[in-house]
Amino acid sequence: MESHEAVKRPRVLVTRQTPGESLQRLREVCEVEVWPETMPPSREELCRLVKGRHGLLTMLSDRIDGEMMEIAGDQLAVISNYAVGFNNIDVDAAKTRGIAVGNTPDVLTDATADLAVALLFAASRHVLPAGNQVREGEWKTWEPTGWLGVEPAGKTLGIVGMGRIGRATARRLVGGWGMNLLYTSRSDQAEVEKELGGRRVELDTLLAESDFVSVHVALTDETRNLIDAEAISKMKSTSVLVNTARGEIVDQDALVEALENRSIFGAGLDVTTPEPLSAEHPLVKSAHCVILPHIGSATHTSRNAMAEIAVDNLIAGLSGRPLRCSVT
Ligand SMILES: NC(=O)c1ccc[n+]([C@@H]2O[C@H](COP(=O)([O-])OP(=O)(O)OC[C@H]3O[C@@H](n4cnc5c(N)ncnc54)[C@H](O)[C@@H]3O)[C@@H](O)[C@H]2O)c1
Ligand SMILES: O=C(O)[C@H](O)CO
Repeated sequence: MESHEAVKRPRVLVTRQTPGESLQRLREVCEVEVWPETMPPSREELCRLVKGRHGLLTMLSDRIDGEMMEIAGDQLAVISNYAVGFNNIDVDAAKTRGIAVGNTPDVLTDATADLAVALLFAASRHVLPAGNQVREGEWKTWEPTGWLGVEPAGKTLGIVGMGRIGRATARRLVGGWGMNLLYTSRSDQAEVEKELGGRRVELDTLLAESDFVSVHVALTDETRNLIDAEAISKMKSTSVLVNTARGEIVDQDALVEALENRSIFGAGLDVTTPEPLSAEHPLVKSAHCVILPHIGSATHTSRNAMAEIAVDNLIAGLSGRPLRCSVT
């Protein structure tokens, strides 16, 4: 039986075309099949495609659970996710089978933090509905009471999950707009506090005291629905919620209700449940919510760099070496 030891021309599946030239490096050492469609393979198609592969280069939309690993076979040595988040992969199941799992941290931190800030401003200043008024020919006059928004300067920013992107977002808003910082974290972040000031607090305190709340925790069983109805009810009526992490962290029904009742001012989301969210969904229809199609890392620089790391991870895993960025 073929097992994890290095084979001459390993068989690799790449579940979507990635930008840049990095797949060329993979082709030099592997037999590579790239899923050619824009839409991801269905579960059924993926089950068929993974069979007999030594390595998988996967997207966040591919659910790679124990069953999928079983179907792939004992030779599967490495799963390289083209994302920093890896909630789509059952990491415990991979560990049990001795399969290495990699992700693409750091290189997308600035792009994603930039987008969190963009969403914060878009939701605070009605950027999309006001812009649509112009596009639709409905702009009648300058109005003293039209499109009134809220301002971040000197207000309190609450970062839920002070990891890489949380810190980069805080850096922009504390440094640029003089915001005061509160954050949640599983441990004190002395370095962050030295750089940016700020205070680690319980989530309830953060929600009650922040004017802008930006979510940056990884999606885990612990953080699923972290921002639920009770959490949202603690937020100020003038506050803005931003989520660039994962849709499942925020209870969307509760958010719809809060926006309809005007119990918070607005929301900016780069991630939803499901993705894509139907155009009929009340959050998409809400004038108080800005939704983007999960584009946090979508810059040439970030996506190219992610591809390089994903390929490095895959090649390392196939030859039994430690991954450049490992989550196992
Ligand atoms: N919108 C996008 O395109 C996009 C781009 C990149 C990352 N992301 C998402 O952002 C997430 C964060 O990325 P990162 O690079 O900052 O990761 P990271 O690991 O540096 O940060 C996550 C932080 O969350 C903290 N955390 C986890 N569980 C927690 C809990 N229960 N309470 C408080 N803190 C908790 C971790 O300790 C860590 O500090 C990713 O997991 C991914 O889901 C989205
Ligand atoms: O987790 C990630 O990396 C993002 O969601 C996509 O870049």
